[in-house]
Amino acid sequence: MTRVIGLTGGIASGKSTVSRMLATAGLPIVDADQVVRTLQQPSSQGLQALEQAFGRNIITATGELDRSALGQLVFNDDQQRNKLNRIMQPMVWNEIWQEVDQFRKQGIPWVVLDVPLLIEEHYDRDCDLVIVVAVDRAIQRQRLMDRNHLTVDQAEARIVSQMSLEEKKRHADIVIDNNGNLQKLRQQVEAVLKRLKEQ
Ligand SMILES: CC(C)(COP(=O)(O)OP(=O)(O)OC[C@H]1O[C@@H](n2cnc3c(N)ncnc32)[C@H](O)[C@@H]1O)[C@@H](O)C(=O)NCCC(=O)NCCS
Ligand SMILES: Nc1ncnc2c1ncn2[C@@H]1O[C@H](COP(=O)(O)OP(=O)(O)OP(=O)(O)O)[C@@H](O)[C@H]1O
Repeated sequence: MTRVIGLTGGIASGKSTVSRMLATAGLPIVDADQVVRTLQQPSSQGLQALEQAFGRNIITATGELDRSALGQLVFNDDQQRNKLNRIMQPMVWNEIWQEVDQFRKQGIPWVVLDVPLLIEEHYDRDCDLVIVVAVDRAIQRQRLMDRNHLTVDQAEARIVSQMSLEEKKRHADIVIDNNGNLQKLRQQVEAVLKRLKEQ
């Protein structure tokens, strides 16, 4: 039987870093941000739907999605973000569960879903274990500014556009605290892996 681990957190809380550690330990990962990028490739149905909803301004001269332009629109406006979610989420949902089915057919024991909107879009209801990677707001803001070269205001807009980490933690079976350094993070991931082996 395949069991599904839902891995989530806030923007720049360290989800992908944890997911890479789990992948190194041999666990297969279904990465929602990757799935989204595939669904938004040039000429895809997804990108066409986005162009229809948001206009030519979100498409680059070479026919790709202008991620920065769409980001500006949706991270500053709840209505626009909801519109984006209603277009993308049904496709993302189908693709993610199809990938999980492939792993089920292969009899893989554990599969990790790395999904930013795991709780908001209710993927957690079909997970056997939910892990939330949490970080204090000031550290989250700083890491986001550093990684994406954003101003304080831009970083804050992205953070407040998401469900708060406090709320996400309430849905977690395991909370990983990523306020420390990478070594501290790795130790917690090791403890999770040990727990999985015991189950
Ligand atoms: C808005 C877009 C173009 C911004 O692209 P960009 O390259 O700047 O960011 P990237 O895709 O790497 O996402 C970075 C992070 O932003 C946050 N984020 C992305 N989409 C959303 C959203 N709809 N709501 C809240 N947070 C989001 C997540 O924490 C994600 O990990 C892009 O994120 C997108 O198309 N998002 C919609 C698809 C979606 O629902 N993604 C979440 C998958 S569950
Ligand atoms: N413990 C840590 N110490 C220092 N830097 C860290 C630590 N954990 C993560 N980072 C850095 O913080 C940034 C955010 O981490 P990561 O990309 O893993 O977050 P994420 O939750 O996947 O973000 P997103 O939701 O935006 O995809 C990255 O630049 C990463 O290298």
